[in-house]
Formats: sequence, structure tokens, C-alpha cells
Amino acid sequence: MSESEKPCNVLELADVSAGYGATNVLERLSLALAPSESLSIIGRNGVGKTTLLATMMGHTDLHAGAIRLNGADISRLPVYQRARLGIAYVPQEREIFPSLTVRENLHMAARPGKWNEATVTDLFLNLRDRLQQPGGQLSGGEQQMLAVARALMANPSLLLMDEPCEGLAPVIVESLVEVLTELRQSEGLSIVLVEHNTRVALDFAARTVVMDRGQIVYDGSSEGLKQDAAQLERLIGVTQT
Ligand SMILES: Nc1ncnc2c1ncn2[C@@H]1O[C@H](COP(=O)(O)OP(=O)(O)OP(=O)(O)O)[C@@H](O)[C@H]1O
Repeated sequence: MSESEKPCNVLELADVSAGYGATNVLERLSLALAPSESLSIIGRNGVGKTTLLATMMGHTDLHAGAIRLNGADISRLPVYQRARLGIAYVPQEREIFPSLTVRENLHMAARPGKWNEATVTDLFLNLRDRLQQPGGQLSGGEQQMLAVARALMANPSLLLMDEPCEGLAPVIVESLVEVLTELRQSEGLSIVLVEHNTRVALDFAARTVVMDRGQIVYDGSSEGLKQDAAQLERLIGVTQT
């Protein structure tokens, strides 16, 4: 395949410096994601993982560099336009609307495509029985499922997820990871997962990025990191995964 025939990256960050106000958290960071490719992001606390997702979505101040989505420059676009172009974001805080029903939450940002009320509730069966209940009455795990399901209803090409397993019981984490793994295999969907649990992160995607102080210090095979405890320890200070 020649260069011109190659499908363009779903996402590309080129030499991006970004942060909050005048302060940069990300320093000249570059990253590209092929169509349908998924990626895990790990790193110690406070190294800029959330800031990286927030920058993709347009929630931070971009000071230098460019961000492209499916080849189009979105660097200066506000959040809602990025969402319309196909980025969905599940923030750490979930941000579901507690007084709206599950169904109302689901339909807030729905766009036509393969993900609709029927298909997302096939994926998260718990939600199907609770469509009429206020979102605030759901358990933590169900609220997380609602947040992911609502993001899917926008039929994105890129799904950004910030620590979806945080605060959930191990059995819920297990079922959520199962669904996320199923989603990772969806044609036309790229997932970027920020995950504190190194084992979950390395199992989730074939490719893992490790961040340190606003930069990428490893970008490569998840399997490679799994097999190299010394490197993992050096990068993020864990001895077991
Ligand atoms: N809204 C904000 N305004 C100003 N500084 C912020 C804001 N959010 C984060 N920061 C700072 O940016 C840096 C990176 O934080 P970020 O939350 O991106 O890291 P992280 O790797 O996601 O951390 P954690 O694993 O603890 O969630 C930190 O120094 C943090 O204090």
C-alpha cells in the first residue's frame, strides 16, 4: 500500500504542549493511533495521564503542537465539536445525571449508528432493567456502565476512558473489563484507556504507553512490559503486575 492509500490515523498528537492556564503539564508529546487500534496508558500518580485524555477532548489549554482526528486538525475546536466529530470521553468522575433516568442519560448525546439503546443494553444487561430508574439510584458499578454506555450511544470512532475500574469491587471490575475487551475488538472503534491497575492495563491492549512528568517514556508492546519486571519497576515502580 502506498503512503497516499494508507488510512489516516484516527488520532494524532504532534509535539503537543498543553496544560492548565500558563502551566504546561504535557511537554512536546507525540502519539498516533491507527484506526481500530487501542492503547493503555499507565504511569505514576500526577504524571499527566488525565491531562493527556483531557487534551485530546479539548478540556485543557494547548500551547504548542497539533491534534488531528481522522486527518482533520481539531487543535482549536471546542469540546462539543470534537464530540460531534467522533471523540467520546468517560471521565474519572463518570458525570452521569443523578436525577435523570437511565434512559434519559443514555439518550443525551446519542447519534445514529450501530450503538443504540438496544445494543448498549445488550452489552450492559444490568441497565436494561433499570431504564426508568434515576441514574443516582444505581450502584457505583452500574453508574460506570451507564457512563460507558452513554459514551457509546454517540457512536464515536475514539473512546477515551479515565480509570473506569476505580473504586469498583473486584467482581464488577472483572465484568467491566470483559465488556471493554469485547468493545476493543469492535470494528472502527479505538479505545484509549488510562488505568491504575497495571495488570488490567497490560492485558487490555497490545500497546501500552507509560508516562512520566508529562512525557511518554515507553510506547510499545504490553507483552514486552509484562515479561520485563525490572523495566516495569523502573518505569512505574511496581514489582508485580
Ligand atoms: N484542573 C487542573 N488545574 C491545574 N493543574 C491541574 C489540574 N488537573 C491536574 N493538574 C495538575 O497536572 C498534573 C498532572 O495531573 P493529572 O491528573 O493529569 O495526572 P495523572 O497522571 O492522571 O494522575 P493520577 O494517576 O493521580 O490520576 C498534576 O501536577 C496536577 O496537579
